[in-house]
Amino acid sequence: MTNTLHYLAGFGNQHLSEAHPGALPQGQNSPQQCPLGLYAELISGAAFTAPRHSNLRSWVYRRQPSVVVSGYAPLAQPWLKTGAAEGETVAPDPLRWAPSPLPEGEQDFVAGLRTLVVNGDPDAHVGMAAHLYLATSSMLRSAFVNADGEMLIVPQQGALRITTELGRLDVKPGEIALIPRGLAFKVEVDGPSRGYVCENYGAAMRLPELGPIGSNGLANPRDFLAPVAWFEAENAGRYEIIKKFGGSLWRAEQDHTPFNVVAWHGNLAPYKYDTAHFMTIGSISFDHPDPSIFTVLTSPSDTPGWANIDFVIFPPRWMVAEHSFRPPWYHRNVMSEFMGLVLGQYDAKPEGFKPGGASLHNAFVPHGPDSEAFAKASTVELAPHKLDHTLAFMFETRYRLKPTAYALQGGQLEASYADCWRGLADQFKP
Ligand SMILES: O=C(O)Cc1cc(O)ccc1O
Ligand SMILES: [Fe+2]
Repeated sequence: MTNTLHYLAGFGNQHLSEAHPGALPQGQNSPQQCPLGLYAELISGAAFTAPRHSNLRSWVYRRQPSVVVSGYAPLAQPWLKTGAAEGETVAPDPLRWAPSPLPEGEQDFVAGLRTLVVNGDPDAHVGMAAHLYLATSSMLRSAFVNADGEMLIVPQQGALRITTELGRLDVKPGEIALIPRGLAFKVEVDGPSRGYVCENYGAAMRLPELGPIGSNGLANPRDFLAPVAWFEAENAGRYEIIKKFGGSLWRAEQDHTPFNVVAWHGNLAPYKYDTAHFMTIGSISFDHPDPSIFTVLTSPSDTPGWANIDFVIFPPRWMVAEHSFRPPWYHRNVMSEFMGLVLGQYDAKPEGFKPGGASLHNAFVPHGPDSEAFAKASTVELAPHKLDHTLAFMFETRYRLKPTAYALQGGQLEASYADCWRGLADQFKP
């Protein structure tokens, strides 16, 4: 992973890129014969008739079309779960998981996926799953295609090189990657690597509306980077294609690389984004605003404002609110909240929530700062204060999240999480 990659800037742009000059047809998408003996293939991420603002498709020009592949056979991956049907029934208690240790032996990104929570149904294009990945080895001649959902990858430890059909992305902790549903990709690691994945069965992630914020701010489109076209030099030779399709994994072989796209154009593209570019907005007067001000990307549902998923970050920022309790308030919401921590401390749980850990506060499950955070924030002198060296995030969804059997029995569930609020004694002084 030594060579520096080049990118195309701009979320949702109509990009175009050639890895070999002249590979892109001019003036049309599907000429009788494509330049350089390439095959044209269309990959669509939205119905053909979806409104223009949400239509997604790219044309790829490749050495062989992706239809040249053997038949698929089932592949076991017992820790990868899909949709509400594969979740467990649990009491409405808050749940938290300690960081999962990385395995001693070799385990690649796909084998290392561990589903923690699920909702919805990919066949209905509704809902999501939150997975951890625990990877110690690279996918070499193996590619993954997820027909069930888009993959939002949030590295927590270790840099990843993600090779996709449209080119390569280098992604390190603090950055995120977004891989469109149905696009082949593989993940190479640089050492033991851990992180989170939001698998989105619903509408593709887009930038949130900005309303009164105006035309700039939060995640700016130019900071999303798509890859330039790239094809694998070692074309011939056995390649494994692993497809997630209808909640199961399937495996096929082909005698050439699927990373054989010499040129492409369109607006269906993978992206990387560095969260350091997020223009954070907060209170410069008093009170703690709703966390929706930290939305990076959103997958809308069919009801305006009720997201299938909001991807929200809690990045380094100044806290300046006067005469205010600055951490999150105590709350119970109709939306369900899965949280992770990439680095540092989260202000509502400075000690108990560890980088690589996770928490689930489901619909109407009360939560908020632990006793220690409450005591501190209620009495601290309110000078301007920089919350630094921190990055927490939330996958927030309108559909209740169900933990998997692995999440409940895999060993990282904290038995006494709710004790962190036990110290909130009655202080009523009439
Ligand atoms: O519960 C949490 O920690 C996430 C969160 C943060 C915040 O600032 C306001 C509401 C909220 O759910
Ligand atoms: Fe919350």
